[in-house]
Amino acid sequence: MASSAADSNLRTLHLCPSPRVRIVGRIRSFTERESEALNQDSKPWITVRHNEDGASSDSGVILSCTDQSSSRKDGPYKLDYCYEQHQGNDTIFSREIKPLISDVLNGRNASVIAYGAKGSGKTYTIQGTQDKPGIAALSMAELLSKSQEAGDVVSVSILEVHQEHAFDLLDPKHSEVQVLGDGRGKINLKGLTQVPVKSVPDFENLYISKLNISKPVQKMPLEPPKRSHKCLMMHVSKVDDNSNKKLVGKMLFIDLAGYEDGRRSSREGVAFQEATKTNRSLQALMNVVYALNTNESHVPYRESKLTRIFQESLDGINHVVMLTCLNPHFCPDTLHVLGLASRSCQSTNHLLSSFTKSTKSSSRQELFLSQRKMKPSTTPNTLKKRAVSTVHASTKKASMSKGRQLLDGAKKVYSNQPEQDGDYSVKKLDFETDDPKALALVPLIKDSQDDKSTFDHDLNSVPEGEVSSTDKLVSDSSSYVEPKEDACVADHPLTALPLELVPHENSISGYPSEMKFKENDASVNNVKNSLDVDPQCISMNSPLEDGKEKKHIDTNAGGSPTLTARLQEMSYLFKSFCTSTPLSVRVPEDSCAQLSVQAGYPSDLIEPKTPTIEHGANLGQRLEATKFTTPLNRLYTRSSGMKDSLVQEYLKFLNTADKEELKELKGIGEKRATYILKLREQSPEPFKNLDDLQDIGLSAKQVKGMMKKMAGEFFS
Ligand SMILES: Nc1ncnc2c1ncn2[C@@H]1O[C@H](COP(=O)(O)OP(=O)(O)OP(=O)(O)O)[C@@H](O)[C@H]1O
Repeated sequence: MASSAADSNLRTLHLCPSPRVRIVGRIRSFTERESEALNQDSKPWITVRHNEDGASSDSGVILSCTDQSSSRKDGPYKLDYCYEQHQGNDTIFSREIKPLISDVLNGRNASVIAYGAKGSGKTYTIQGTQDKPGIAALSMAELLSKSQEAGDVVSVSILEVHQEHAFDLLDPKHSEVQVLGDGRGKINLKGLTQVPVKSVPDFENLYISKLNISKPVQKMPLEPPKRSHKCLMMHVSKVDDNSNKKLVGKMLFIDLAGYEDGRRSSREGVAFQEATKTNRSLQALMNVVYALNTNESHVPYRESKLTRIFQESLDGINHVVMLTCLNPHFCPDTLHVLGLASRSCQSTNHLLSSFTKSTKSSSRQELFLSQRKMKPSTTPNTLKKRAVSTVHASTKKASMSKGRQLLDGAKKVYSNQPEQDGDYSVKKLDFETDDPKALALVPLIKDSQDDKSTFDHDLNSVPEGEVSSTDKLVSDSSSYVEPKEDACVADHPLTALPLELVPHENSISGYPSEMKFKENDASVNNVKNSLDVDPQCISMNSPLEDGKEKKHIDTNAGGSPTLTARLQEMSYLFKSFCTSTPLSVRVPEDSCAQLSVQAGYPSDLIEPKTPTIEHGANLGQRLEATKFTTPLNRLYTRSSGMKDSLVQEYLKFLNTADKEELKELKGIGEKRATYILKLREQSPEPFKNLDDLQDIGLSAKQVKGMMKKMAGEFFS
């Protein structure tokens, strides 16, 4: 049975292209002590079957494990290749690493990650010994010889990641390295030392001595050794014509902490915490590898510091080799590691035959579920949660990125800054209205259908000369679709896009009954087509009008409203949604009606309808149409829209608010506010999603807490 499965797997491996992260095994040799203890009849517990082509490293191998003492059999496990006990570091180097070096010299990154159970030979493979150099030293020799010919400079950094903190091992103080992202995926390891290297002995002195320094000083004889990940980075820099250094490529060697099942090691206290964090980061890394190999749209780099640090090198464009180190004798942790490696390796093959996202998701779940099968039922719930949430995260991320596209497109409309390319120079609009609901609604306009509907606000009633055409804007705004002539505003509060709102001074206290658009020291050219508002479309007739709930909208002098003000706006929206107030908001007939607040609208404007599915509609259209058919679906859809709006408001605030405003937010003090401003200097919009808040040192938990608190304010 096993053999026929293995045969079919071999065939599959044959047919399918290599995954992006190459996953190879390495069974280490026995140590002298192990050899002495071995019975002469003992057979290796792992057997490797190459395919019919023999030892070609491209065609995949099948591994099976048999524990002789218990006759337990495990496998088959599929890997891209497996190096056996007789094959040394030099063979691994020449087959796996050497071919990557020319690409590193041409500006690409390559990473070699040694992963395995404790004592499986990771350090031996990367670091080697005095007599038998490891793959790092062999690579350095090759890099030096090639780069010196070309006049390139090679330097190294050594980093240790321990319990989600990164330390610079080339700095005598081993100071902590800050991991900063610029919001566009570029990672900056602030303060990391780089030491130029000219020869292999130089390198060995540096590398080995520093790693030895980092070896833990055991305070108590029985204290378990420190578990950390160590990374050697080789930077190859080119000296350009102007003698400026320019980074060409990076080669990383990551010696991961050994995987160890926490329950078996029965650690307590600090050691338990260390083990948990270490295993979590290993798990995060495997999630990244899996996501890369399954071509998932979302790669969870932010699950741990480890994956965050190496995000740029693991991004799928660069080379990544995962060396799965295997103990030569029975070891349950090795089985676990092998299972993970095999699943990540197979995932590409498995998913190539099935293009649907749902299959990917279920495969992802399978990865964890299968791991759970190996473990007793005490597997922590967090693991389950993560398996599920990661699946959701990918879909959610996809929808968020769509939203972001819209924002990016809309940014051109709302930006205070003249466009670099000089196409348009739109500044803030003033609104004058007597109704707080209008104030709340107008700035929150979004094409909630992503790609179908257009928000074609009719500005015909705006005094002439105050607003002119925005045809150019619309065409330049890639994420905006062509405006339709008859379309009206879709002010759906739950899927709204924030817009700079500057209520006119008089409007705050008096709420004049007429709503006007007014230029605020600026041309509002280009706005018309994309932001045409028909006063008839926004004729206000709400209970708020009679003063029951009039509230002052908090704005800072002449600037955008503070977050508190924006939250108030959203609170209005939410309340108006809950009270089913007729808003007389017209929407495009075809699409917006589905998304708009239906309860209580005059029938000629928005008629609650069950969406009709046109004959010949494709699956996507059908699913889209059925999304709104039940009240519960509607509730969920709209609530999630509300959540997204809140998140977008919050991010916009971080991207635009001044220092003092920022400091009003919980969790942001002087230091963080300064840093946010600094990030904004590097990138105009550093916060594109909530994950980006980790760049300012806020953990996912803290961010979640902050968002919860803000959402809670709606009900307080
Ligand atoms: N290919 C090999 N040939 C001979 N000895 C080896 C080989 N690989 C590893 N060893 C020996 O096995 C022992 C464990 O190896 P090593 O320290 O590299 O494991 P490790 O996976 O890095 O362990 P840890 O997870 O604890 O850091 C060492 O004594 C090492 O010298």
